Amino acid sequence: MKILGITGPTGAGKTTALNVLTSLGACILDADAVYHDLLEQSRALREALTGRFGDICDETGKIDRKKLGGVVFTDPAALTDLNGITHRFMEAELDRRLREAEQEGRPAAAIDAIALLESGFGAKCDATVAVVAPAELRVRRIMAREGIPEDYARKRVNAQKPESFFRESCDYVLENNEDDTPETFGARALALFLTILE
Ligand SMILES: CC(C)(COP(=O)(O)OP(=O)(O)OC[C@H]1O[C@@H](n2cnc3c(N)ncnc32)[C@H](O)[C@@H]1O)[C@@H](O)C(=O)NCCC(=O)NCCS
Ligand SMILES: Nc1ncnc2c1ncn2[C@@H]1O[C@H](COP(=O)(O)OP(=O)(O)OP(=O)(O)O)[C@@H](O)[C@H]1O
Repeated sequence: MKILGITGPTGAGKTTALNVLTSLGACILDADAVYHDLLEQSRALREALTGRFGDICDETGKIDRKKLGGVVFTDPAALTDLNGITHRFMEAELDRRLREAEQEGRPAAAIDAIALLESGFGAKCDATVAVVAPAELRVRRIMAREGIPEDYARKRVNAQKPESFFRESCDYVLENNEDDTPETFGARALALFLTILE
């Protein structure tokens, strides 16, 4: 089973690119979704987060990610601590899901993760792809996707590594620009993935 790693900043189009792989029977591992599942399932993860960040829960007792984001997206040291806590939980879960995909006989798997390279997940991949798009366009796209305020969208965008980091660190680059539609971008992504997987 070939493993692709997709990374790039928030709103660039990683999920949109990977949607085209589902028709090929590939297993898509979206690190955000894996993390959201773990937040629900793992008491140890929740305790590690509240142990470091204090009152980050909502009125129902669940971790309030926007409250936590408000802290870590304006404090690089806090973001480093968050990554130190979450990545070890996520690595174990991603490994488990990759083994499952292999046992199911999937032809390929793709890991979609903002921290693919820094976390070491990239070392599990046969090829890495950076998805990039202009920052202003990404701000608009994530505001529309999640209904978040502009201020929060900008904090998230500004907390992340610059586009040059992703361009220079990956094997391939996919651009998703102003004049693209999800369809034109998806078609370009499919062509690249087929070349990599052949
Ligand atoms: C930072 C948090 C509080 C933000 O929550 P929020 O609801 O705003 O975002 P959500 O979880 O839906 O993720 C959306 C996007 O935020 C960005 N993001 C998430 N975590 C991080 C991070 N550690 N560093 C930089 N950007 C991040 C990514 O672009 C991601 O695609 C939350 O994502 C979190 O606790 N992340 C830690 C786990 C992690 O590192 N996830 C990324 C997978 S490698
Ligand atoms: N070419 C495009 N034209 C219009 N909308 C697009 C285009 N590409 C992506 N989008 C939309 O922009 C939003 C962000 O795209 P997507 O979710 O694929 O990004 P992402 O890189 O996975 O983001 P994140 O890392 O924040 O999860 C989505 O709502 C998606 O439908």
